[in-house]
Amino acid sequence: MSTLRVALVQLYGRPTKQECIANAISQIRQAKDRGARLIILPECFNSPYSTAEFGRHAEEIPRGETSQALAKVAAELGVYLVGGTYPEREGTRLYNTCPVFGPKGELLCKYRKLHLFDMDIPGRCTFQESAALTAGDRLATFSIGSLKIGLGICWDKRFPELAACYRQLGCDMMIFPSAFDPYTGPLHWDLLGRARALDNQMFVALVSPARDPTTEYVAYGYSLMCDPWGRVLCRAKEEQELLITDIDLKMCGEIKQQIPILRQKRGDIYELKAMK
Ligand SMILES: NC(=O)CC(=O)C(=O)O
Repeated sequence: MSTLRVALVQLYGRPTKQECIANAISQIRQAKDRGARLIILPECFNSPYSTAEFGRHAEEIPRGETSQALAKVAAELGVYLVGGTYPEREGTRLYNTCPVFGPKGELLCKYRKLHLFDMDIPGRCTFQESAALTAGDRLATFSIGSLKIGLGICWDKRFPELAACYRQLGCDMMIFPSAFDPYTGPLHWDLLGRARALDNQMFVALVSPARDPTTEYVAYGYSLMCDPWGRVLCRAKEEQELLITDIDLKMCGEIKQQIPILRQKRGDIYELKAMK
């Protein structure tokens, strides 16, 4: 496999969980019709992005209705499906979780947001995920052929150590279902995506909900894919949009030869290690 067709599915929220799932599935079908093998949904795609709402929408993963619907469509279409994120309940705890389903509908892995979105920019954006959610405690990867992919969620992309750990584990791509807000979005969104891609010589996909100014939390939009050179290969606008892009996997090996920074890390001077 030298190229992989990827779909970034930027979605509007809908009034109910069932309508959100139905909207996602209709876009997943269109992505498959356009040849996508890997399909990625945004952060919190089946519920409002609100600490007050997470509990009401939470479900067990993979037993809950959202996971069951995603597993079924992944198996029917034979695609790799990164299920964005949705609130997960385990016992009394809630997590912001990204499940990945394989072409047989099997749960390949699930990743729970490691760094919770606690931001306070008065008059612009205040959010405290840690008031409702528990942070995850491990990394998660899956593979499509020889391509190893690491997962992060939104705020996680602000932590360069996380992407560097995935690099160390051999990942040539990272996927971040995300939901930046319209204040940090224009300042940081592209920059963080491109920086993680360039530092780690990997593809980086950022997938956002569409922008809806009527919701309590307004997402930025502008889903994008960066290549290992830090270039933006494709970018959505603010509305619901299905972005399809072919990534050239040869680029990962070539750039490591041409700009050999990964081989030049000075393990005798500094160290970075994934613990879990
Ligand atoms: N939604 C997030 O987790 C993060 C975010 O909006 C930001 O980093 O800005």
